[in-house]
Amino acid sequence: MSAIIYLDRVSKSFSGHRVLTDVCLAVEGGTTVGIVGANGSGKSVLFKLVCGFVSPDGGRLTVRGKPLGKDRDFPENVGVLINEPGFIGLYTGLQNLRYLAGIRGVIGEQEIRTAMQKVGLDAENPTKVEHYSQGMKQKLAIAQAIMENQDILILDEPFNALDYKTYNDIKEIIRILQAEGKTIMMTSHNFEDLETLCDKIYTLDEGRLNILTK
Ligand SMILES: Nc1ncnc2c1ncn2[C@@H]1O[C@H](COP(=O)(O)OP(=O)(O)OP(=O)(O)O)[C@@H](O)[C@H]1O
Repeated sequence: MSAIIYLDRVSKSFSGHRVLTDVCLAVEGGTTVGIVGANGSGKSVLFKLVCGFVSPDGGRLTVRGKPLGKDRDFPENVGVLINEPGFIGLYTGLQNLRYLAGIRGVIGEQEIRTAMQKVGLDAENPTKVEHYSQGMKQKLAIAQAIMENQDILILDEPFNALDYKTYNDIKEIIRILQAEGKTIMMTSHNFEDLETLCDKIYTLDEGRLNILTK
């Protein structure tokens, strides 16, 4: 099995409401996989399963060959953008990333600054995050997701609510991450984004995942 992320008949329900049914997926290392689906179809739940934020009810889920489930909390080395991280408004971007980096303590100042540079944010900018634009916040969220140089990236709606310029900037950042060999799972409500960036696209419909193209 060469898949870096592997789901075999994974199911998930909340309070008896089935969200995912027998989901099978094999994501090869270094590829980008896109998921499309209506609002509430379970895209975020699927991503949270892969990140270990929620546990599957049934089936088998492995990341780099290691099973995730009740006994194992978080897979190692996975960068995550799911919803907007809870940044501290009164801190600058740099201060926020320092704070978040301190939680795991695996990177230092240089890696934080490199991540900010990659997304086009000035580490010396004294602006507090409460005064950041939506695009700056999204870039900071991506910097947070990539700063530990994780080789798997989970990007839930990375293009949400962006102006055209920032949208293109973030597209370019994703292309650079792809060129670096990252394995990426992403969603977007704009199918064109996925078409241009993804090696494979899947649809989530009534809890079932099906391959769409390529
Ligand atoms: N922790 C939870 N407890 C109960 N229900 C949940 C929980 N998380 C998700 N759900 C439900 O699971 C379903 C799928 O939600 P999810 O957030 O994965 O949808 P989505 O496809 O990401 O939607 P969107 O495109 O709107 O972001 C929804 O009905 C949601 O209410």
